[in-house]
Amino acid sequence: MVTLQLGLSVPLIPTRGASYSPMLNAAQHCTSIQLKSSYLAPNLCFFVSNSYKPDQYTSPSFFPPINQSVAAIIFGDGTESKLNPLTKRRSDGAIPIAANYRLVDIVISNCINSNISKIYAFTQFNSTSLNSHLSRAYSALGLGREGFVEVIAAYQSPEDNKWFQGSADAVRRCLWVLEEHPVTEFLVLPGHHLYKMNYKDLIHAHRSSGADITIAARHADTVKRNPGLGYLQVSSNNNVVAIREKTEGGPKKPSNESSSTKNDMNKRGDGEGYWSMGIYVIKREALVKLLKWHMPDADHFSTQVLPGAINVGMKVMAYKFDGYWEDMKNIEAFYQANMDIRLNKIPGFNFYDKDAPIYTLPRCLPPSMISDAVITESIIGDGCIINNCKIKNSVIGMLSCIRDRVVIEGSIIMGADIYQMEDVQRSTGTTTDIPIGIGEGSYIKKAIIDKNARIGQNVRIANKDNVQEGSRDANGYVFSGGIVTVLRGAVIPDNTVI
Ligand SMILES: Nc1ncnc2c1ncn2[C@@H]1O[C@H](COP(=O)(O)OP(=O)(O)O[C@H]2O[C@H](CO)[C@@H](O)[C@H](O)[C@H]2O)[C@@H](O)[C@H]1O
Repeated sequence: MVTLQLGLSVPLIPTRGASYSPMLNAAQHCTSIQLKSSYLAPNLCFFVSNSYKPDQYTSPSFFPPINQSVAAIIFGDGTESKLNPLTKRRSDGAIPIAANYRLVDIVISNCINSNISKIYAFTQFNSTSLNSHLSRAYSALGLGREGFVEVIAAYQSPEDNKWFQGSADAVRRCLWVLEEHPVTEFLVLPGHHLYKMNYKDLIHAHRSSGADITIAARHADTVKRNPGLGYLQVSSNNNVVAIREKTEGGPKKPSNESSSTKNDMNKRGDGEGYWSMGIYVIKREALVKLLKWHMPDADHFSTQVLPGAINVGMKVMAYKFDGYWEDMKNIEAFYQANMDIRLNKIPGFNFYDKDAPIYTLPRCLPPSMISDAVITESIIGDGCIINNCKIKNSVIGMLSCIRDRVVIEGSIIMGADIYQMEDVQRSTGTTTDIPIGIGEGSYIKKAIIDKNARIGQNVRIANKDNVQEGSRDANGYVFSGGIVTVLRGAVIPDNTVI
């Protein structure tokens, strides 16, 4: 019996010219599906051209062409992660999202889709998983003759025997690497944001205005107030006249924050307020001058180098962006982004866009196998084994194993690194006998189950006491904003109630 009413869409991209090897790997998107003994076809591996479709950029500001003249600098992660406990063992960019991907795939795909194929990824904290994903997914051969994703892992040397002290320190100490290619601009990007942007528009605006630095920004009215964001004061001709960032060691808030900063500025006639997206393009000479001559001791771009550029008289402009953008400011934002992706209803952003596909590591997994399950409004990653169960409003990551009589609602199951095809013998009765996946008869609601977790039989995870914040690390889970996150590799014994 197969009853289908689903929006299952897989992007079809013709092969043209040079090809990228990273895999287009859209998860199966199910509006409603009931399957008995069926397979979902695995995501096919499509190869796409780097000769991006013809566009409007024929003006002089696009000579030399963007793929030769712009290199991206992606920041993998610094010390502070807002996504703990998902970042206990990995950096933000390596967090699984939308069943088949890692967060960093989004920004790298934006680069590839904008014809930017020289990509430097700076990594430092908890970087093992990110380094491994980047080097396996985006091999140099796949990005055309001159393209690459080069991982620049933090290092110590006889001259510099400290770790990178911040984003600016990292770039300064690696200028010798960045200067190997004679690009005219660097595009600086955080590696964990969820958005789709054609960076050509940003670069076009930057070149047209003759700016030294152009910062992508959102109007203050369009983003919920967030003290973690940098505040830009922007004049009517888009000049950034002041930047107020978090101060080192202090709170992450604009220095003159009041209940309505924007209104205060308007009263003073100083221009309008925008939030910085932490995404900016900077002229190569400006970057070198700022880091080597003007601020040789600055460690951070956000609090020191960008405000300092205005102080030394450089032209800093704002590029207004009003598309979907989520900077993953906390676990709730991450959870909500997954829920929105699941519905495939984010305006201007989805994983099924043939003109701007999302790439990831080609894993060659078998199709997901589903027996007698009822699945609604959910996405299912590759290689899952889903038995007689009910799944509603959820994201089920790669290689998930969901056993009989399980009910999952509004949850993110991140999946596993390995299959445990046969249930481990449970004769000894110790908790370590619990296999990876979700055990028979368990119920999971509004939770994030990190990779390789072992949920026993008849477990109930539904935040019964409505705890908002709290760490139960020793027991393998944490509450954040009322969402239960079960830690990577945690073992939750049979009959546990959370
Ligand atoms: N040595 C290192 N190696 C690798 N990565 C490193 C690193 N040091 C720092 N990073 C990473 O670089 C990125 C940028 O760091 P920033 O300190 O500028 O800040 P943040 O992301 O808080 O805010 C920024 O982004 C928000 C939007 O989210 C803006 O509003 C704000 O103005 C802007 O400063 C972060 O992802 C950080 O983890």
